[in-house]
Amino acid sequence: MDLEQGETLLEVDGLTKYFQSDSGLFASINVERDRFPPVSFGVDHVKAVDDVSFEIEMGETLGLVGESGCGKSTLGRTILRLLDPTDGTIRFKGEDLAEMSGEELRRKRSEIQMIFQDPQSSLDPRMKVGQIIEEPMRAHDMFDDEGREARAKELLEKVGLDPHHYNRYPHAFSGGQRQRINLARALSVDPDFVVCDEPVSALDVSIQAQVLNTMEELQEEFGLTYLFIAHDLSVIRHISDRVAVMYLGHVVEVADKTELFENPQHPYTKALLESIPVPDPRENGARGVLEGEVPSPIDPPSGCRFRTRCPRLIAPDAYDWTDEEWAQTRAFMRAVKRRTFEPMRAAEMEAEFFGGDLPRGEAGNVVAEAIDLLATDREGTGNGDDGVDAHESTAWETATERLLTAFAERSICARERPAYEVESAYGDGEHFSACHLHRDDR
Ligand SMILES: Nc1ncnc2c1ncn2[C@@H]1O[C@H](COP(=O)(O)OP(=O)(O)OP(=O)(O)O)[C@@H](O)[C@H]1O
Repeated sequence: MDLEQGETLLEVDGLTKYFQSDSGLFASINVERDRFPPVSFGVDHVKAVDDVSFEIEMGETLGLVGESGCGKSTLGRTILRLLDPTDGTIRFKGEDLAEMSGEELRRKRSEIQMIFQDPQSSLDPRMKVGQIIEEPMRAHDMFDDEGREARAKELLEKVGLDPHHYNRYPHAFSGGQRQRINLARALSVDPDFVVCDEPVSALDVSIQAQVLNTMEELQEEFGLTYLFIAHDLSVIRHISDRVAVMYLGHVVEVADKTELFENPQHPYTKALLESIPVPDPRENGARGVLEGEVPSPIDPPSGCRFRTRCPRLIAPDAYDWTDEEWAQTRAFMRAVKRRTFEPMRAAEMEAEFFGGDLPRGEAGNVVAEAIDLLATDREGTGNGDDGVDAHESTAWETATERLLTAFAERSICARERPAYEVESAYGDGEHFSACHLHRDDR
């Protein structure tokens, strides 16, 4: 099936990939007396990609960005069916790759290729460059020996290498040149779609732009469509037409490149953009906007997965808040959770976090309980007591638990998974943002 530029080439819907966790077997042993056998072993799952949906148009480059471990590679590999999906569909030119197997899938693989980060290890050092490029053509029975050699040499030239190097071994080439060999190899079977997994991140910055430019030229010449995975926003900005941002197995924002960089809507995207190192030496410390650790993908947060690190967590409507009361409570909750302050007296805590006035009503009672647990002047916490550390540690945990259950867990961010279409400020492309801050814009 031949598609025109701009038609949907790939449509991923509800794509999910769970891995069995190594520790899972022993992590959850369930005992249920009224069942036989009464002991069952629950297996934990790493929810690497969880219910992801997006489309890629013929001829475009969709950049896929996110911190390490958020599931980008797993998503790329699952689309290529190098991994079996746990759930969801992968419609490529209208056919569902998720349903395919055996010979049918093998034949499809000539239309979809992948290039990886490390050109060093993906090229067999014992094979000459010509053989390397010809290998996929041989696997798909394309051309005869002469035809394959001619195509390999032509491709060497197209990717910016000397066709006379056909008989050389990979070690004779630099990192950038090796990635070009990889490109020639991927293109040898005339694919429509190439998944590029961090293809330039192992290269010197000066070489990166040259390889990216070649990839753009090849895209134009061969009508290629790219899914381009990278953690580096400047690379994503260079190559993408549209960008999808991933966090902990979910896609949290998708928009045209300019729209995403100039008008980011998701707090995670904003934090990522703000953490780009600033070249101005006076502007140090721009990093570190993303506080806290990425939670485990085995037991990710409910609702919005970013909520546990989100500076914009929405006030739970179970309480009657003013904006200021919620902002103060949220800041206090984060500080307690991260233990970012030294223990102090109750009145000092009230002054420092709440300007002396606790929130009104039930919310204020919860805050007062937490303050009471942590205050140095509460009953039973005498300075210098033996075991004070252990006691304090329990107090921090109890206070954190109390605040999180009363506030964070009752926020809409914890209760519902967000998905909103928002209006673009740049161009008329679609803009998806998985953040409940848009709930009133609808
Ligand atoms: N084969 C596997 N078995 C178990 N867990 C896995 C497996 N492969 C990946 N994971 C886990 O799935 C999650 C997503 O990993 P993935 O490699 O897709 O992320 P990524 O965004 O590509 O990160 P990076 O840029 O570091 O490669 C991680 O928590 C990872 O540890």
